[in-house]
Amino acid sequence: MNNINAWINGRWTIPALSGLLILASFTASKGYGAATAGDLLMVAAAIVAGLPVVRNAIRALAVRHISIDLLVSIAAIGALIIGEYWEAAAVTFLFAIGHALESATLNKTRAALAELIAVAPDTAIVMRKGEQVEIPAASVAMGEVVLVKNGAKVPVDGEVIAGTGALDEASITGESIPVEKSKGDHVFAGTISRGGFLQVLATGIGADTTLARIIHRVEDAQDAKARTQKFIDKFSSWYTPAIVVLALLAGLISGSVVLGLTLLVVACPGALVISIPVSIVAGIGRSARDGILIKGGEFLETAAKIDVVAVDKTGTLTKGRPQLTDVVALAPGVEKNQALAWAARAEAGSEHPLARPILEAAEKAGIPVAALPEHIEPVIGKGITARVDGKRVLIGNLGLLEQFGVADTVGADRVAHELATQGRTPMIVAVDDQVLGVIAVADEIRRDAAAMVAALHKAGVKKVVMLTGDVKPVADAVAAATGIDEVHAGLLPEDKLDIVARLQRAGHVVAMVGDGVNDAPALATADVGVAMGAAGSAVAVETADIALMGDDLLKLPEAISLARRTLANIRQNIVIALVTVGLLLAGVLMGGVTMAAGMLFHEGSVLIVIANAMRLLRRKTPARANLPGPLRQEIRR
Ligand SMILES: Nc1ncnc2c1ncn2[C@@H]1O[C@H](COP(=O)(O)OP(=O)(O)OP(=O)(O)O)[C@@H](O)[C@H]1O
Ligand SMILES: [Zn+2]
Repeated sequence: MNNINAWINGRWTIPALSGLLILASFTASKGYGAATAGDLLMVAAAIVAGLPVVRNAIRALAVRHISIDLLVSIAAIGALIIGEYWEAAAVTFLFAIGHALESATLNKTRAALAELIAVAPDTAIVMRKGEQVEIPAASVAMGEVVLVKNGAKVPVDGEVIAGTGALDEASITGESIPVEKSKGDHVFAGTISRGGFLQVLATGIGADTTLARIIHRVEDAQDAKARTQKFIDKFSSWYTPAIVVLALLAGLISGSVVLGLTLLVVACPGALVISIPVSIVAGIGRSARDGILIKGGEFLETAAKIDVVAVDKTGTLTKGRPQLTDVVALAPGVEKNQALAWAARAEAGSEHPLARPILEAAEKAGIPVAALPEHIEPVIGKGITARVDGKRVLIGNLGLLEQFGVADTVGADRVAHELATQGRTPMIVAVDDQVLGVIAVADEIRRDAAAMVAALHKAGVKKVVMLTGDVKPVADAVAAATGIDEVHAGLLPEDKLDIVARLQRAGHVVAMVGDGVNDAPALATADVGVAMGAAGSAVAVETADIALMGDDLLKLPEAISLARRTLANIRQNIVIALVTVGLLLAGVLMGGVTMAAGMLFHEGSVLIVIANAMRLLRRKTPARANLPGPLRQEIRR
């Protein structure tokens, strides 16, 4: 019974019913003197298939929108009035079939979304009163402990509190090589255990998981109308009336109503109207499956035009885990460990990535850094100032010393410069008005950084620019190792913004890749703001124009290539649509194309456009496949 109901409401009901009536009409006409019965059946076929079209046309008119359905309605009703029953039935029948096929194939371009929803977990095993209970994934509470066994899906976002295991995170990052997880690591709902056993503390449930946010974004993208889409809307608002006038004129001049009605049918811009949305939906769906989240059609189009990519250094080109390399004591009578101790006690209150290696080194040297400084203040882009044991401690670059009027009497500037030319980031330590020494750290360059720059160039990006707050020699060393085209060093956050704005004024479409608060203004100014390793950050997923879920730098060139292919796909679709309409119009005016044939070709062009867009869904070999084997392994880790 349910099946019958589904069929009655299904997309194939109307075409099937109308088709049967047409067949019956043909059989009836063969009988003697049954011509009227045949005609009646044909009219019935036209009405069955035509009523929904007329209803849609009227609905659209009510909101002052002239739709394709209106053209088809006028043509079919006109054909009925002049007694061309077969033409009326054929046009509406073919239109109905076309629509059924359209919605069936369109559903395929939405398959990416369906696939994402399919990875959503159904059940969870939680510990309740010391016992394992299986419950629906949706009823896990925040703070509950979930067990993830081999082969099971992780039901929530959370933190591993015990056990070890490997998770396939492909549904989030697009990378299917399992990632090892142990105590303290974050895990995501929708990822799959490939071994081991994990106890996970639920920190994100239901709609508050990374997977839910990805699904939400892709859904939004499907509704969003891109700029070119608005152009099409504007286009049809004058195109449709123009066609009605043309058909009227042609009918009046030739004296043939059929000719006028046929013109209406073949001029339907059906393929044109869907040419943009299908490609965008396919492109965004494809990229979501690869762990690339694009905010909407508009950003897909902008991404296709990117010709300058600006990147931040720490954490993007480098691993973002600097290690201490040098401690140079400069003031007379000061030991290395004393300089390190003052620095560590000041940095104990800092969140900056440069603070961690100093604290770790102090701990290793047996320097106690238990207490927080009495007071600490970051000086953005320069360093920090802190109060320790009643003394003012400065740690940072030369600009910091200048700002606080501390004279460099011990040659710290020269030492800092020397360290910097070796690719190490120097930080000068001063207590009260005395410079004690210089501490340096070095960060390892990511193995895939050079490959990313090369792949960006290959994807058509003219210039890759580094924007960093670090000193010039360090920046130059990283640039030389990665093939960066242009270096801007020693920047404050507002300088980063200025450079992005300057590049835009010079006519470039700029993408900015960054992390951290420092980069936020530049990210917002850039045409496309890109967040890396966004899976763990709800804010990044919500705010970035392009969020790369994993930590794979090569996803950026991949995203740009995909955007370019999508834009090319849209252009092909528009050409297919316009050429079909042009040829059919010529065919009708020169004679030979009937109303039914016109509709057949019209629907054919719609299906070709959809099929073309679906090519985007096919998986392209990722840029990574071109790398030598060992490097490929390295990146996957
Ligand atoms: N907590 C700190 N301790 C010591 N020095 C610091 C600290 N914070 C900033 N500095 C100094 O200020 C400079 C710029 O720091 P900033 O955080 O602005 O870098 P950034 O712009 O994020 O650089 P990158 O592009 O490498 O990420 C650093 O290179 C360092 O010399
Ligand atoms: Zn930074």
